[in-house]
Order: sequence, then structure tokens, then C-alpha cells
Amino acid sequence: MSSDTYHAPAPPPDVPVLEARGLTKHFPVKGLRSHAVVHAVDGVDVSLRSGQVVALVGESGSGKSTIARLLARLYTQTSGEILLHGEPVTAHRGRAFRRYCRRVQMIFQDPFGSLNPVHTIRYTLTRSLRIHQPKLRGQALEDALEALLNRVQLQPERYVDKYPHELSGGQRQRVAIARALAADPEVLLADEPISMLDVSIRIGILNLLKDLRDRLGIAILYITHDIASARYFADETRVMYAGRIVEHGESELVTQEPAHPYTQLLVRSAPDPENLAAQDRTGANGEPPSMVRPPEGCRFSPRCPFATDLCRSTVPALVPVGDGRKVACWGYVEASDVEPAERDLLPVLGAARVGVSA
Ligand SMILES: Nc1ncnc2c1ncn2[C@@H]1O[C@H](COP(=O)(O)OP(=O)(O)OP(=O)(O)O)[C@@H](O)[C@H]1O
Repeated sequence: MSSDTYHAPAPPPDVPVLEARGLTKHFPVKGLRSHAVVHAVDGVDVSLRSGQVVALVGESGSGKSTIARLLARLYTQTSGEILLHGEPVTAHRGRAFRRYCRRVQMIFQDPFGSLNPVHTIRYTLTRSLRIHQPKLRGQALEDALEALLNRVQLQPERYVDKYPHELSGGQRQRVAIARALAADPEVLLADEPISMLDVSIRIGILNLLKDLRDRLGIAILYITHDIASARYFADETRVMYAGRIVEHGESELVTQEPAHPYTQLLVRSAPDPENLAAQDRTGANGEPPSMVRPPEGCRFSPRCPFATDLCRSTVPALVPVGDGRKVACWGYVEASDVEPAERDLLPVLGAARVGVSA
């Protein structure tokens, strides 16, 4: 990165920098003599815009990391499209692929594992700068290295010659972010970037990412199981359950007035979102479903206290519920929008609809 100002080509305002449409990934199940697959991601749409953070929230195993890896082109999708500035992305190797990888960088959960312990910070960052900006030489390379460390709020003279084991977890994650910035990316895919860090330093990393969003105009996909951090950090929140998006909208709305019974369960179980198996006050209970044989219809229906036969048999589409929010739940579908025979099967969510116009 050669200066403080964002100089990637500005997309037209209504074209997302990076977009996924109907993204689907099925992993073959190894060892079985069948065509069984893990339905990790099914028909997911995501749009990332310059200077915006989108949070992807859900329990472990809901498919969040698979989406990040598909967008980073570490996996090939089973179906669906990925578009960069509105252009379909198809390359898996060669120059076009390398150009895509420069624009779309990933930050991993584990800053301990993602930095090579035998190299200094200078080596790691200089190597990344050389790969992504090969014209930088001599003093210009030194200046870029210094700018990168300043950008992630690490004093160059203090940290540049240190090894990863001499840094704290938060400092290591800052170096990992600096390495991604060396490519001058337009998109950062941050997969649980704070979950392995001490609680006391998490906010500092989120504030750094916010600063990159605001000052460099970077689009950020923030993957987390912690819906409270999505409220703090993300402009938009998408809630995933068993490979599908069940609700999305402005983070403030989704986190303060959750509409989908699963989002309500997530919000109620914060700050311990992994502890969802016990009976919840809404009556939702049980475990996430098998992803090899996911339930027909709404995948949340086996756990949902409001589920009817319609929920158990037919997948609900994402329907608008006002203020730009969409929810995939039969409880929000207007009776006039379904066949007369199905009207009696629409679930009545009662108190679950609080805060959302019917
Ligand atoms: N390479 C793979 N081969 C087979 N199955 C996989 C593979 N990667 C992920 N899965 C399965 O796909 C589903 C979604 O996994 P994924 O890691 O995307 O979920 P996640 O929401 O990111 O969970 P976590 O927060 O635990 O990382 C899980 O059932 C997982 O076991």
C-alpha cells in the first residue's frame, strides 16, 4: 500500500464490490459408497459494498467459513455465481486469478498459526509487498513496510525485527491484517478474527478493522458466532442456520428486534452462543440438524416452537418485513400470498413478531 488514501477503482454506487448469488457448496462424504454430501451452504446471497461491514452470524457448523473460503476461491462452488464489480469470477489459476486474490484477501481466526514462526515481521510483510507490488524496491519498499505497520497501529521501529512468538495475540493479528493490506485489497474476508484473542484486546482489533473500512473504503465480511459483536461492528447482519440465510437487515434491527425464531434464540443465548442446545425461553430447543440429511422445508423447523406441517415440508423464501429487512419464515408470509389450502398452515408467531410490522 503506497499511501493513506484509497485508490482502488471506485465501483458505481449500486454495484457491490463483491457479490455471491445462490452460492452453494456440497462436500462429498468420504468413505461412504453413496452419493451422500454435506450440504454446507445452500443458495446463499451476499453483497459486499465499499466502506461497509457485513456480518455473517451463526452457530458452529452453519456454513460461515465455507462461504468465506468460497469467496476467497479456496473452494470451488457446487453452484451459484461470484461477481467482482458485477463481472462473473471464473478463473482458478493464472493472472486473472492472482488479480482476484489481490483484491479479495482473507484474515484467519488463528494469528498464531497464520504467521511463519521462523521469520521476522520484516520478512513476512516485505515478502507480501514484493509479491503484490513487485515494482516496489529499495527505499520505496522500506517506506511501504513502515506505512503498513503504522496502518495497523504497530510502531515500526519497535516491531519490525521481532518474531511472531515475541508478540501478543492481538499484535500478531495486526501483523496478519498488515500482510493482507500489502495486497491493497478492496475486500477483507475476516473469519472469526477475534475469537482466539483475549476479551480485553478484541475491541482494539474490531476498531482497527472499522478504521480500515472508513479510511480505505474496504468492504469487510465479518464472520462470527457472536451476534453482540455484529451489532457493534457491522452495518448489515446476515444470520445463517444450517447452510442458509434465515434473516438479514441492518445490524441494529436484526440484533435488537430479531424476527426469525432462530435469531431470537441466538440473541437470547448471547454471550454464550455455542450453548444453544438447552431448552430456551422461546421454547426452541435441540441440536443443529444433520447437514448430510438436512430437514426438508425450513431447516430450523425441528427446533422451532412455532413450526407447522408447512414449515416441515416447504422451504420458506426470504420475504421483506419492512425497513429493508428480510426473513425466511412462514410466520411472516401474508395469508393472501399463499394458496387458500395453505393458509391454515401458516404458523402464528405471536410474541415472536414483536417489533416487526406484520
Ligand atoms: N472440507 C470439508 N469437507 C467436508 N465437510 C466440510 C468441509 N468443510 C466444512 N465441512 C462441513 O460443512 C459444514 C459447515 O462448516 P463450516 O466450517 O463452514 O461452518 P462454520 O459455521 O464456519 O462453523 P465454525 O464456526 O465451527 O467454523 C459443517 O457440517 C462442516 O462439517
